[in-house]
Amino acid sequence: MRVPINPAVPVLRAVTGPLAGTPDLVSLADPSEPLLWIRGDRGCVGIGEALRLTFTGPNRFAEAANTWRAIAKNAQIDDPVQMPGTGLVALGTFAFADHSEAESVLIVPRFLVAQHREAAWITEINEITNSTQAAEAASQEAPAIPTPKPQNPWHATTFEAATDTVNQYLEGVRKATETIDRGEAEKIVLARQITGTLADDADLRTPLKRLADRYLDCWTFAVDGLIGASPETLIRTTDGAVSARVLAGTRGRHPESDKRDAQARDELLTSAKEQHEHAFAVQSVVTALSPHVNELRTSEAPFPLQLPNVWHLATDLGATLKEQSSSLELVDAIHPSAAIAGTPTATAVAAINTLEPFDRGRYSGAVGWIDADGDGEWVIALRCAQVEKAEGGQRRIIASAGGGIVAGSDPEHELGETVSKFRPITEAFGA
Ligand SMILES: C=C(O[C@H]1C=CC=C(C(=O)O)[C@@H]1O)C(=O)O
Repeated sequence: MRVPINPAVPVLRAVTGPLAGTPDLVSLADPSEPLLWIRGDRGCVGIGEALRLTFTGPNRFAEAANTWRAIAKNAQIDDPVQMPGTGLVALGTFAFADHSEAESVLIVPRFLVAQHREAAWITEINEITNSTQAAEAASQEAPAIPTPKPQNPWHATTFEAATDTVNQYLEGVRKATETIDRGEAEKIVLARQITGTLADDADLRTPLKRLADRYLDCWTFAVDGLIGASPETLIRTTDGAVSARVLAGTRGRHPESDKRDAQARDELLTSAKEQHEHAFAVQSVVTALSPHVNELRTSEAPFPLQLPNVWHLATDLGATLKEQSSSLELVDAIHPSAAIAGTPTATAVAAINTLEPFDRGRYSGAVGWIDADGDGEWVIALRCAQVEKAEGGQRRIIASAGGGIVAGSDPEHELGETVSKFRPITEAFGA
């Protein structure tokens, strides 16, 4: 048996083995507390919890990165597969704001079922508390796949936005454009919230399945009640390779007419205002990432990313890691990017604090996973909702969506854009 390197740090033992066939990951998730990360035929589902770490405040990313590094160093990992989602993995969600009331968490599941195309694996993770357990854990066979719980019937949720919150948002956009016109900022991203209620026994695998089936170019996630499907990759690191997808600039889709839809895409591609808004977002990621990487390259010009609800201007970034930074350390360097805060960052964050009458919680923070080598995938928590316990056997759902305000932004147009951005959530939780 190996002696723990640092007795103050929990010792986790992770054992990975192959699975026959490819399981339906969503169906394996816990119906009321799902832990899921999925895109097409890749992803993982966590079942149960081996360890939960919580963080708050301005140093939440750095503390999480350091704690995770220590846990990974102390861990006993038996992973012959070494694929994304095997071995020791934590899924996490981090608050947007430094002084948010929302907790940021890293959750290590008891079981992690991972799929990569046609192959699947299961990892069992135990916390080892004394030498006897270590010996027992070491002798365990590869775990069997847990049985999915039966599906509960789904009761549709309708979301509401109180009139005063819509008016506050419109007023916020006006004030943000005034700030920009005075030359104090170039871009400010403002958001608004809508809320709904859900029965306590609602099976959250229903909205997750809808998101995963519909938003194939997005990462569908569920971590600690934060559920959504985000198209924006904040950072992905694999064996020294780094990639990101920056989005900013949006038009609603027009499924009723191909011609109108193509027009919306072309307007987006040729609009100086949207290109300007997009450039700020790319620049913020390039600037933040540059000290940590070599050979940083971007797609030549922004391309149109087609999602079922919107068109986005998108830029893909690639690079190689310069030093041993973990994916969470890179998240710390990039967050908050101009895609969800603005330019310059400090002025935009101050404007968000003043103009948004709510705590964003985890919306527009980071959500993703990290493995024992520090590799992982983190997206910006967009197109999402936080599900939380409420009075009277119900749960409350708070969905958030926003957009970048630049010189010339029109409040009504921005409001319409948030309606399009809410669609993944309103449709997934709807009838
Ligand atoms: C802030 C959001 O989207 C960001 C990401 C893509 C496009 C955006 C835009 O066009 O404004 C936003 O920057 C959101 O979905 O709530």
